[in-house]
Amino acid sequence: ERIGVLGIPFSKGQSRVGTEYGPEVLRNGGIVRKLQNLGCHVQDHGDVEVIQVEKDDPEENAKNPRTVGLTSKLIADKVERVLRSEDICLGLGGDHSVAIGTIAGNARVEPDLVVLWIDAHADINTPMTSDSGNIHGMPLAFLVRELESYVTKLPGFEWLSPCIHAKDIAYIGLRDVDAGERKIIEKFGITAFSMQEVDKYGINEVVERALRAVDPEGKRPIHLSFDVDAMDPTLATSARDHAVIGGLSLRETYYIAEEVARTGRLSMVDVAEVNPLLGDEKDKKLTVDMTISVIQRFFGNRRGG
Ligand SMILES: N[C@](CCCC[B-](O)(O)O)(CCN1CCC(O)CC1)C(=O)O
Ligand SMILES: [Mn+2]
Ligand SMILES: [Mn+2]
Ligand SMILES: [Mn+2]
Repeated sequence: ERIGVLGIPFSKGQSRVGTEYGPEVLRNGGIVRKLQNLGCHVQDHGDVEVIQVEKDDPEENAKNPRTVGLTSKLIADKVERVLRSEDICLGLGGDHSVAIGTIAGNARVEPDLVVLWIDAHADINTPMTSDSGNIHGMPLAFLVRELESYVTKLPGFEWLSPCIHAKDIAYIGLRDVDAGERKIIEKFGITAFSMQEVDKYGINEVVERALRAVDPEGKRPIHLSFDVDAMDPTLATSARDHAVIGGLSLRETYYIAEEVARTGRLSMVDVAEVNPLLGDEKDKKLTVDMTISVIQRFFGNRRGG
């Protein structure tokens, strides 16, 4: 497999600083070499250029809309270019608003893709339903065709057309879903496995049901968007910003990665919300090592060898 690594040093989808250092700490943690040691052909495509728009006032309660929207366009353009020359793109975030651009870019190359969203949160608030105005809690709302009439066209987002259907999404790991998001998930029948279902059915059954729900014939390309806060906070301490206890264990997260890798249909993996400024040095090292060990399993490192 040819892997294209893309750094997306972005933090304006939320109000804390730190996620802009995500790509740096993951690279310093040796991610490129570790994937090469798995026998992968890995090409580092550098970082997406981040745009900072001055006087970027909130619009419809969404914060930094122009900065997020214009950067998302650059992300989409870069992801599209990477996927024209590599088999898989590994996007290193950056807060989870980066998924607006990564999914839009991937969908240009793989229009039939499905999305697996591994996260404590549903990230599908519209600007109207969001209580924080942070766009990292809204990315899917900008991408889902059925939500187009509910989502105001924010300044900076003129370039973006929704490119996935609600039925093409499956969540795993939910445990902090807002009321407005719950309504959207129910109204549009989005496949969602919360931590309760993980406990009820076990991770193996959940992964199988999620894949079957979005792609019963097992032939569509997969965009996997991984928010490190899906993992239990004792593991991904640097995702403390929205740390929600009772998350996925390391083994459950490994299992998801191994099973998705086994499909052979992985098109892109986003790794979002690594914030090395939250927590101390030990927290940072733990989160980086943990996250890299999960990424390795998306690319062929299997516990059984
Ligand atoms: N749904 C939240 C969190 C989004 C997290 C984004 B991520 O990419 O990390 O998944 C939650 C908003 N709100 C925070 C305060 C609580 O009292 C109620 C929920 C929001 O801000 O929209
Ligand atoms: Mn989250
Ligand atoms: Mn998220
Ligand atoms: Mn977060």
